[in-house]
Amino acid sequence: MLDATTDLKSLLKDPSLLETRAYINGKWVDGDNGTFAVTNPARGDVIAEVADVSRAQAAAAIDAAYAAQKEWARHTGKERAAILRKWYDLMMANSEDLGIILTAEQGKPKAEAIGEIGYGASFVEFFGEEAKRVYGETIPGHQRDKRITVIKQPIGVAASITPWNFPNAMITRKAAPALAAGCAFVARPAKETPLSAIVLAVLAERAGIPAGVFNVVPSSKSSEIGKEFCENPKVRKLTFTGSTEVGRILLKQAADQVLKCSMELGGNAPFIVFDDADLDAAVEGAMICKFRNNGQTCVCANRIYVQAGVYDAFSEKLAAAVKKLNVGDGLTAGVTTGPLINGDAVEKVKEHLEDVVSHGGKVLTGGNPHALGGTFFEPTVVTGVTQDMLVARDETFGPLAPLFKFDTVDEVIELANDTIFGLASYFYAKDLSRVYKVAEALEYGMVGINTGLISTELAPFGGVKQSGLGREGSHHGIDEFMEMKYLCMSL
Ligand SMILES: NC(=O)C1=CN([C@@H]2O[C@H](COP(=O)(O)OP(=O)(O)OC[C@H]3O[C@@H](n4cnc5c(N)ncnc54)[C@H](OP(=O)(O)O)[C@@H]3O)[C@@H](O)[C@H]2O)C=CC1
Ligand SMILES: O=C(O)[C@H](O)CS(=O)(=O)O
Repeated sequence: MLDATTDLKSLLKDPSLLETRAYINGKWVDGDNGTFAVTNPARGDVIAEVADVSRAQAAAAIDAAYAAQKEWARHTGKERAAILRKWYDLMMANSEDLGIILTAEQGKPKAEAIGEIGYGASFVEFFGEEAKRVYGETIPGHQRDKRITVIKQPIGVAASITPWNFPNAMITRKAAPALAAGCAFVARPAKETPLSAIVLAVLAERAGIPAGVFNVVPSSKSSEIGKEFCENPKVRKLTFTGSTEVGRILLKQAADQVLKCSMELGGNAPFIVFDDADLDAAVEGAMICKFRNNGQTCVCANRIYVQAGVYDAFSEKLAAAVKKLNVGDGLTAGVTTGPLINGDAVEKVKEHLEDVVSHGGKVLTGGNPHALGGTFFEPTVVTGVTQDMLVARDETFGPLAPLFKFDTVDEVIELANDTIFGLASYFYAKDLSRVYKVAEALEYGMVGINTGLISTELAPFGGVKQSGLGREGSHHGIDEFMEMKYLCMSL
């Protein structure tokens, strides 16, 4: 248990992993703006004071990345692969300590945090291998004396801004393809969860990633660092994961330089249960899809649509499963559901819940701040939810499962697509023609069919509409950090 009297280092097998300084050009440095506090969301205690980097220091990190990138790109893909493999091996060998650090600053249960370390490491493993497979092409010439060749080259310096909900994996999902491609990288983590980013730099240094290739600039002033990333001409790629609102700000700032951007933004996932679904499987899928990370993921089920014929049966089964969740401190064994990240997150859950109830919805289970107090909230299921309610439009990002009733396939497709977002979607059905019709009609970048968990390094993760630009993961992911060059040779 972590409390005001227990030092986080005392929980680690290797206390040297808990670093609080910034990592710039292979050196550990203090912040020009002093430090900012990192708190444990389960208890509110300050667990670390972290270097608060200035905009000038972020610019220095970009300079270091710019200088180091040329030599890093001269490494062969095979040489980069070997170094990335060492980084992967170190992440896996220290996964329990990295999980404890992650739980301490983000709150998710330790088992889930260690799972995130494995998920984050899988991107390093995968793209390390992809470094050896960046292929070009030759194209038959358009004239007898012409020869056409296409080559791919690293884009240069990549800068990343990432959220607090997956403080390890959201960085490696960007840094791994960037480094594999031959880019250099400057990471600015969320102020709530900088420790997980910094420890990645500790392990990068141990893995032999050269100075300047991977930099971490923690800061309490996200907008200042973001402006440096968008305005500094040495940055050739901005990769962001977070809300659509902030994504819009960054895209506007990036426009002046026509800066290449990848955006993994907000979601509003529909989870649809048809009357021919395996209800027990659908409940299992809804539980992982809705309550993973306490509902704080961009691909969580935000709206659960259940066909009328199975609505009551599914509602009862889901409520029974939700009652079994064990809410508590993520460092306590057996806990399945931790705290929300902060008070604002609690207020958003309450706002959506009160809106449902005030418009006639009914609470099946939960519905209150948890007896543990602080940012703990009871996992909640509500019925009688309709499309005009807040929860149908906005992402709750918390443990609220709203059940909507529908009658026909065409009706639920229209309801599911009635949003500005288009990240993840899910449905449970058996009829093959229905599966094809619904999968093709859903306006989303990703569709889970008879599963509530779709995230893997092997697949292209990303959204359409206002859920983002580009894809992360899969062999497509490395292209986000490459430029294609066309060579036309005259014989
Ligand atoms: N599509 C995806 O893969 C994902 C999407 N999301 C979405 O993000 C939201 C939850 O995450 P949350 O962290 O609250 O999202 P935010 O968009 O508020 O923050 C994301 C990151 O952006 C930083 N930031 C905020 N404002 C600015 C700015 N003006 N300039 C530069 N950087 C800025 C934040 O820094 P700081 O916090 O330090 O202020 C944080 O590091 C949800 O909408 C969720 O759906 C989250 C994860 C994955
Ligand atoms: O930040 C998120 O919500 C992640 O992208 C979700 S996942 O990749 O872990 O599914």
